[in-house]
Amino acid sequence: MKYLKKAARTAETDQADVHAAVTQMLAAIETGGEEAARRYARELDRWDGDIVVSHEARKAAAALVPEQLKADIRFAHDNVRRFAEAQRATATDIAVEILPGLTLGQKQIPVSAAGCYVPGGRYSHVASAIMTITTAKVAGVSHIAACSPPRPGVGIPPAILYTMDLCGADVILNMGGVQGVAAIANGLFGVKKADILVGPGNQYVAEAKRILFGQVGIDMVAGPTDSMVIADVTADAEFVASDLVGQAEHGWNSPVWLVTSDENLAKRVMARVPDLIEGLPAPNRDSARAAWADFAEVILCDDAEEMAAVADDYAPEHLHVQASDLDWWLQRLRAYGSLFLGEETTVAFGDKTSGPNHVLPTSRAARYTGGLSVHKFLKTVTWQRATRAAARPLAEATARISRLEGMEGHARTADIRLARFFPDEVFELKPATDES
Ligand SMILES: NC(=O)c1ccc[n+]([C@@H]2O[C@H](COP(=O)([O-])OP(=O)(O)OC[C@H]3O[C@@H](n4cnc5c(N)ncnc54)[C@H](O)[C@@H]3O)[C@@H](O)[C@H]2O)c1
Ligand SMILES: [Zn+2]
Repeated sequence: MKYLKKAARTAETDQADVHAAVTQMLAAIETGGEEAARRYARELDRWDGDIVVSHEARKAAAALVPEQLKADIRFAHDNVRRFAEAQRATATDIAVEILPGLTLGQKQIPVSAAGCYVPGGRYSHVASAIMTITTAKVAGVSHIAACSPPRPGVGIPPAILYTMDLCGADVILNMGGVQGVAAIANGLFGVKKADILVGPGNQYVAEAKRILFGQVGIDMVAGPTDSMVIADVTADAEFVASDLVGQAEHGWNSPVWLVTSDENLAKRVMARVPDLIEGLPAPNRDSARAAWADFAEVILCDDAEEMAAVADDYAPEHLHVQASDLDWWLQRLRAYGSLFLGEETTVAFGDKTSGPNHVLPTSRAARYTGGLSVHKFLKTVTWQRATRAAARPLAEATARISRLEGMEGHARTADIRLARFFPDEVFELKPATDES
């Protein structure tokens, strides 16, 4: 393997500054409540209007969204909902009799209250509203709060508001950033205190979620979005170049990587990318230009197996294979947030409309987790019950193990059951001395 282009930098941020600022804001909102949250909305987003979006405002927003766009949003919502429903069906309750009379079970219980952050600073993330709220709804969450940064004088843009309402948000807050997240975590403005906070956001939002984790659940700690294309000799250079540029527009520090076994293709793509970037409107062009200059990589490999190994090591958030034998890739690849097979689909389809979630692990987190799904809103809990006959061997072993551990109180909860259930019998309930 050989780098035809190597990243000049790795994703770094002014993490210490962000941590200090967010810690201070969270503390101020915890003590100052709604007033403190409103103050940040004024200072950071120049918003002094209603925080809770009224029923009338929801209806008024819907009237402002063009019919074709509404149809497109409903199409995306249907795909995301139906995929989430299919996933929900795989999370099942079980009950198994693993010994005669000993029944063990698992249940899937949705969290009661979820908060969905919909980013809105730079782009209008309609799709993020679909991905988070719909998934919580399908999981069976009974109270869903959503928040997004208000535009000065407007509030949450109509298309995002329409989408939040369509997907089933119970409460919507005109509030973004740390103050939005904190309002939902602390149960301000009539929101039911969240059990889990989900959704992408900028570094302030991500840091707020990271700090609040423990007090509430979170979906994942998210960094800048990243994407990899794997391309062999069968790939179309124009598709590949356009896919790399498309994902580089996310931000100045969003890495895109091309892994290929065809040097000729690599050269054509590298020659084409700068033109495509220059053709984008500003400021998207500036983001893509910076991301390509500093973070992008082009890696030349000998064969498919070596390309797969590079992908497993990078564990990209989005992984797009434009190569022959797609079934081989599907079974071989081990680390990605979401996989795109073939040139007929593309990462933007997954970002916006096709159905699998776009809230995904970044910065190599795909080594240990997948993205947002109904499973993140479900608690897999367990239960057990036993007959008296089944309790007998459990109590005997429990008593002896507890005593070995020095936990006499535990042992006696077993002793008392043996004494009651089997009064005529004598049990040896001390561990043999040579074991202790
Ligand atoms: N991985 C994914 O699935 C995915 C999907 C969509 C978006 N995203 C990410 O979401 C992010 C969106 O970022 P954004 O900034 O456009 O919108 P955002 O909604 O995340 O952030 C805007 C908020 O940031 C706060 N803020 C701005 N400057 C601040 C400061 N100096 N101190 C404290 N708070 C401040 C403001 O209150 C504002 O409401 C991007 O990083 C994008 O990559 C990720
Ligand atoms: Zn994208």
